[in-house]
Amino acid sequence: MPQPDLLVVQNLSIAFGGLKAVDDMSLTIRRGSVAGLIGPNGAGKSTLFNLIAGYYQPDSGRVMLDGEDITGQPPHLLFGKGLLRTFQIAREFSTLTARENLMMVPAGQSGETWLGALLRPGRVRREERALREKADDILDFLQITSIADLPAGSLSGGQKKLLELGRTMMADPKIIFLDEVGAGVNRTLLYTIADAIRRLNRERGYTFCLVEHDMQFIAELCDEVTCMAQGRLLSRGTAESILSDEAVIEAYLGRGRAAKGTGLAGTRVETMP
Ligand SMILES: Nc1ncnc2c1ncn2[C@@H]1O[C@H](COP(=O)(O)OP(=O)(O)OP(=O)(O)O)[C@@H](O)[C@H]1O
Repeated sequence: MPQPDLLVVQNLSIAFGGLKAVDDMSLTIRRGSVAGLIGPNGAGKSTLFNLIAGYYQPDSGRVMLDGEDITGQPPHLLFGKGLLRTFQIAREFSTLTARENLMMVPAGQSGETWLGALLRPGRVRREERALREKADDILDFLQITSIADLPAGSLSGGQKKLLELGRTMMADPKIIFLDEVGAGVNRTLLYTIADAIRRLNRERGYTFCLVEHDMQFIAELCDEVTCMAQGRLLSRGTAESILSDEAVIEAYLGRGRAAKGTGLAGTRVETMP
């Protein structure tokens, strides 16, 4: 059955000084899919994420979410519309427990902000029990119930990543952008994170867009992969086709490597800009 596009990016561009970090980039993400965004270091992936998620204003182009033009809308508005980008847990939250970190996330898609919640402590108290149940359900889903009462600052890198994913779940997202969730994480934890993403996608219908240098992670999870290079679209297709695409391999590894049969599948590739 055809799935309607959830996110449509049309001809997005931004320049920093003379550098076109994102240059006429278009992208579509189908509802219920796990999309991958790859490209060598400095290709413009994070900048594209920042443009989509409202952290940067584009010089030109537009972004549509569920048919609505959301171009340049600030992150808190997009958060309310279910478009989320994970970030590392802020230092000021590191003394709070994992459960409290989840409960601090403002309610999704209601327009409520964390500041509003802080200004209405009575309402927060009334909602606290429901929030706690939701947080516990998420800890259970991610199989990290054992860390519920530990301060976030004491968690391992991988546990923090799962908690970050949990924080996005608290907001009932439509689409989650994950920037290098696998960076600095060992293989075992990477599988746990991949499993959580797969189950969230299949069991709860979440749509994901992943920026990742770990090609095994990309190959295992992604329905469709887009490769950027020098701010532009280089290639798009299934993970299998993209990871063996000559132009993609050369963008990562340099000229001549594709001809020698060096594929990207199963590798972690990072290049210097
Ligand atoms: N705020 C900024 N000011 C100036 N230049 C920037 C800024 N953000 C990104 N750039 C430049 O834009 C280009 C694209 O950077 P970006 O971080 O988007 O690449 P990336 O594909 O995410 O790379 P990586 O895989 O290394 O994270 C780079 O040349 C970078 O130096």
